[in-house]
Amino acid sequence: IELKSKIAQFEFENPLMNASGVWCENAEKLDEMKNSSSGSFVTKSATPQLREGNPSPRYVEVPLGSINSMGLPNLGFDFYLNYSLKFQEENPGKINFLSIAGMSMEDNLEMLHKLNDSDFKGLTELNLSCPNVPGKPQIGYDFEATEKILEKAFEFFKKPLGVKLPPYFDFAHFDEMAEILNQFPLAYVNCINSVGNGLYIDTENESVVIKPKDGFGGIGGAYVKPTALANVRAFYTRLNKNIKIIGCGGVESGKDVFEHLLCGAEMVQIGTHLARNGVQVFDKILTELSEIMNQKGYNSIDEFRGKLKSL
Ligand SMILES: O=C(O)c1[nH]c(=O)[nH]c(=O)c1Cl
Repeated sequence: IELKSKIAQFEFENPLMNASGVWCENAEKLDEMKNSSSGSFVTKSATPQLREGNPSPRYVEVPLGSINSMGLPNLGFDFYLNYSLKFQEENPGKINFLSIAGMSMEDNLEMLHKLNDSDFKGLTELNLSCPNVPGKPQIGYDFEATEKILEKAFEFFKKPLGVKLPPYFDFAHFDEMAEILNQFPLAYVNCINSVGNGLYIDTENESVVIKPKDGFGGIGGAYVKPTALANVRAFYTRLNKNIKIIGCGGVESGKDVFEHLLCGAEMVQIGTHLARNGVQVFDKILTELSEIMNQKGYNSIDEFRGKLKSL
């Protein structure tokens, strides 16, 4: 059966990839991702310079998912650009996604200029939704700031660009965000980033479980699947069709992937479940997805993508 997905001029042999931030911070992890059976991979959101990030513990697995306040630890933009250039050189015709999360408009524009002027052939993901840098509100929750950075970016950036969005919870916000995004020739929109500033409590110790921000952190995993599916569906039904949707949130099985695809996702990312179990999750989930498609008599994803029925 056919598991192909397409974004911009690229075709991927299957819709699965990692979520930025998971299994992609350094060369060792990125090598495991590129050698896995995922359809593609994305690098950890980069800042212009290397960042240590927040004090540990800053990522904790909890029964129904994860909580994190990493604080954008990364090896710096040049590392991820060089890794990507080497990857495309060693794997002709293959490309990866490169994520950036500047701490300011200037940082983001600087990194976009470098990418534009480089030989990078892949897709760039502008992360508008990091919830864990103290004092930095998420751009994705500031509609004016979102419009401004996209206006500035598209004045010069000529390569495929996507945005990583936080979850929204109100139809007025879906409508307002979609109206902004539809103004720009985006390759894709990635929904969702972690559900920001949740709190997980260890009742034995009567304490929080992560050190930064008095224990407040982004929530991922099974907890967030209904919100992730809703955001994928909301933007799939509102954005013009050449802006694809990447679905991210709560994926642990082929069934979860099937749900994201029904909502309209073109690619589906795995974060918490990958962090917990490693890159063999891609083999497992591809097998499960294939079984579901066989049982339902689907030969390709296009036969059901986006076809979620209302009652
Ligand atoms: O704390 C982080 O590094 C982080 N953590 C997240 O859950 N989402 C993000 O986009 C980022 Cl940048």
